[in-house]
Amino acid sequence: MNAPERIALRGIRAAIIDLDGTMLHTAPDFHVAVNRMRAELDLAPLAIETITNFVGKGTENLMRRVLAVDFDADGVERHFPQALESYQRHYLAINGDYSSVYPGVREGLGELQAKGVRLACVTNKPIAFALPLLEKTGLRPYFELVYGGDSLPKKKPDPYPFLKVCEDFGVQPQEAVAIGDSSNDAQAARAAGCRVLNVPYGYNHGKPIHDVDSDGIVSSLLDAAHLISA
Ligand SMILES: O=C(O)COP(=O)(O)O
Ligand SMILES: [Mg+2]
Repeated sequence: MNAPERIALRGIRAAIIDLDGTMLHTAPDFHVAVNRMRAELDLAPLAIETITNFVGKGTENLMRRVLAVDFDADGVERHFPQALESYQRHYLAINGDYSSVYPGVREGLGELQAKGVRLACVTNKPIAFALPLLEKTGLRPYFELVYGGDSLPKKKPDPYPFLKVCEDFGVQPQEAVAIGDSSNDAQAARAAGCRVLNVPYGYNHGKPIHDVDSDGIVSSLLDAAHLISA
């Protein structure tokens, strides 16, 4: 189903915002850390586009995808522990150094706050990567709650993290809107019964965002904030 271009969302009390590809252009960080890990394992560097298409389903999935370029399923599992350890070390060392905040993010978060909408960040990025990055970019103070991909028993596209935010905030799922760059965010939102808006500039697993079932595509978080009201 094609997503409609514009829709006003009323009766919204909470917004659940994705991190990678929605608030921050982190692909260059992934590119550097993955290729430093690959160099340690004597593997050739990968193009940023290849790595970007693997982002969004957490670190373990990313490691398996970048190892599967060179190895069969058994080889992937054999190299997985070393790759994960190396990648985590390199990612933490450069976390945020090559990233940038997308246009309209701070303004959009500010406007949502001013409208009385409560804010949570739900990312599949490990919490140990997500928190320092939110601090470094100055985005942490906007959020009452931050859940990483390893904070809860299940991660997106499972609806559990969004249902947990709704419970924490004491709001009904239909009073919450998720804003994200991928089908992961939209699927989790639909399954939770939340509303969902997609941004078109992030990382949707190499697929067109217009094919994702959502309540609309917004050009920025500021554009989303204009459409949302209590
Ligand atoms: O898989 C990741 O690390 C990125 O996930 P996010 O888009 O949910 O922030
Ligand atoms: Mg994302």
